[in-house]
This record gives sequence, structure tokens and C-alpha cells, in this order.
Amino acid sequence: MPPRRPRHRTVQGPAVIYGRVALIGLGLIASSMAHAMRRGGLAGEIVGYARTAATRDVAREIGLCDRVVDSAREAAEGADLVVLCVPVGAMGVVAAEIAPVLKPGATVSDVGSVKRAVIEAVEPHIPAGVHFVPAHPLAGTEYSGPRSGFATLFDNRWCIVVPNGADRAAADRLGDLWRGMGANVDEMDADHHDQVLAVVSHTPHLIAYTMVGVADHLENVTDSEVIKYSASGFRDFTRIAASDPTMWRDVFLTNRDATLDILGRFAEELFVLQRAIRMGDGQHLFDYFTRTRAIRRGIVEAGQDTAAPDFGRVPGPVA
Ligand SMILES: NC(=O)c1ccc[n+]([C@@H]2O[C@H](COP(=O)([O-])OP(=O)(O)OC[C@H]3O[C@@H](n4cnc5c(N)ncnc54)[C@H](O)[C@@H]3O)[C@@H](O)[C@H]2O)c1
Ligand SMILES: O=C(O)C(=O)C[C@]1(C(=O)O)C=C[C@@H](O)C=C1
Repeated sequence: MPPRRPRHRTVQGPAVIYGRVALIGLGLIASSMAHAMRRGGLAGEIVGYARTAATRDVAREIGLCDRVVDSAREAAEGADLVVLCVPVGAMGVVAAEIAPVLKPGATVSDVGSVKRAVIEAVEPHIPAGVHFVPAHPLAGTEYSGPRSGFATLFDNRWCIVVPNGADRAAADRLGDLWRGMGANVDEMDADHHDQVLAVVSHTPHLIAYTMVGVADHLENVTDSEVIKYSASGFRDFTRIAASDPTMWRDVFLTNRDATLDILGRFAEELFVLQRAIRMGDGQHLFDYFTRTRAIRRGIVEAGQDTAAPDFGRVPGPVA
């Protein structure tokens, strides 16, 4: 099928932060970046590459980038910013492939959900004179692929930039790009990032995967009953548990220690709650749930729950 004319082209404008941006891997995050960069006129040209011909065809058909090319090298050649948007386990291979064509003064970044492992895999391939500034937007959905992206994904969400000793100007410029895409930017050390994400993202995903697996394995409750009667809490678990298997396999394999630490703590607290239920210790349960409610209240008050309907109220004080 001949490529359709893009609905909007990337334009030069006063807000342009990088002349040419190459996106490697055209899934949810890359396609959202393409839409968000166009919305803000942040890139002179957006060039995309995806591993499969089918994904490249879709990207061409929907006019996702100004150009979609057939190799990662072709995409990276001459780019001012190259963003690796592939699963964490594939970052090193892609970095090795593009390294010989990187332009002196260019910046390489990534959007991987884990930072220490990406640095270890990518940094050895970065040539002298090229800046490497890892980053991680804390925004996503359970959908994948080039059609799943949207321009507002990063609005009012955090993007964590990990300067990792990079040139200050290069890190600031990448931060400007993320701010231009709607995100709030914070900087963090890679190990601390991985610990924080183990608590707020990685272990919760594992728990959601497990809870849906438990429902799937029940003998006396059928799958159709689970679907028919699923309460909203369980439905939220199923949304999370529908997330991309490759991406999450790589997250757990590469953020192993931090996830295992949080999982161990989770298991300890779960046993204490289990005991309280067995012993009929209502006070313990009440006090525990009161503390957790305060966490939720903090998130809503900080405006971080974009999914919650805005009724102008937050979970109320406990009587
Ligand atoms: N989905 C989220 O919620 C989310 C949020 C923040 C960051 N991230 C991170 O962003 C990255 C991309 O995630 P996504 O959700 O956009 O995934 P996705 O599955 O939507 O897209 C990934 C893309 O990478 C391609 N790919 C896979 N292996 C490849 C390889 N070896 N070489 C070249 N291309 C390859 C896939 O074909 C696909 O086009 C991951 O590192 C993930 O950890 C994801
Ligand atoms: O909202 C979702 O679907 C997500 O899971 C997004 C989410 C998260 O918040 O945990 C998942 C992985 C990321 O690396 C960043 C964001």
C-alpha cells in the first residue's frame, strides 16, 4: 500500500529543540513522543525505525514520522537526538548497531523502565564526543505498538532524567524536550531510580499479574464468572496485567534485586495482615488501612491521579 500523506508534518519553529530526532522502536512510547513533539513543534524532523516490516508499514500508513527507514543505522545517521524506545533487554544490541554512525555532538537517550541495566548495556557503545543521557517517562498504558500512542500521554506526568555524568547542557536540553512534551522533569541517580520504580511500578505490576493468575487458576469459580462479576479493583488489576509481556519480562530480569527486596517486604506485610484476619484483630486492619488511605489522599491532592474523575474531592478524613 502506498504511504498515506502524513496528517501533520513536523515543522521548524521557535520551539525546535533538536533538528533531527531518531526514534528506534515504534511502540507506545515512541509513537506518543512523535505526536507530542509534533504538537509542540519540538523537532525539525522525526525519523523512525522499527524492527518488523509490518510495524514500519503501519507507521508509514498513519504518517507517524516524517520518514520511516529500514535500518536503525539509517535512522541514527545525522540525528541530533537518538531515542532508544525498545524493550530494556534490546537496548544494548541496538546501541551497538547504531554506534558507528552517531554524529559527534549528538545525544543518545532511552525511555527504558529500568536505568542501571540500560546504562550498563548501552554506555560501552557510546563513542567519545556523543552524549548519553538516559531518561524514563513515568507514563504508559497497557497498549503497545505504533497505533497506541497519543500526544497527551506525558502531560503533567514525571519524566526522570538520569544525567549519569553527562554534559550539563546535553542533560538540560533533553529535559527541555520532555518539558515541551508536557512532562515535569526530575533528575535522579540510576540506582535510586530503580529502587523507587520497584516500589511504585515494578512490584505492583507483579502483584497485578499474580492476582489475575490466581483468578485464572481457581477451580470453583469459572473464567466467565470472573469476567462477569469483576469488581472495579480487580478490573484495574486486569488492565495492568494486560501490559506487554516482553517489556515486563525484561523489567523483572533487569531490576531483579530491587524488585526482590520490595517483594520480600510485601510478603512480610501480607503475612502480618493474614494473621490479623485469622486472629480477628480488627484494630490492626483498621489502623493499617487508615495509613494506606493517607497515601492515596496525597496522590490525589498532588494531582497525580489523572484517571480519577474530578469531583473536587479526595478520600475523606477517617471519622
Ligand atoms: N508501556 C509503558 O507503560 C512504558 C512506560 C514508560 C517506559 N516504557 C519503556 O519504553 C520502552 C518501550 O516500551 P513501549 O511500551 O513503547 O513498547 P511497545 O511494545 O509498544 O514497543 C516496543 C517497540 O520496540 C520494538 N522492538 C522490540 N525489540 C526490538 C529490537 N530488538 N530491535 C528493534 N526494535 C525492537 C517492537 O517491535 C516495538 O515496535 C521499554 O523499554 C519500556 O520499558 C514503557
Ligand atoms: O499506566 C500504566 O499502564 C503503567 O503501567 C505505566 C507505568 C507505571 O505507572 O507503572 C508502567 C511502566 C513504566 O515504566 C512507567 C509507567
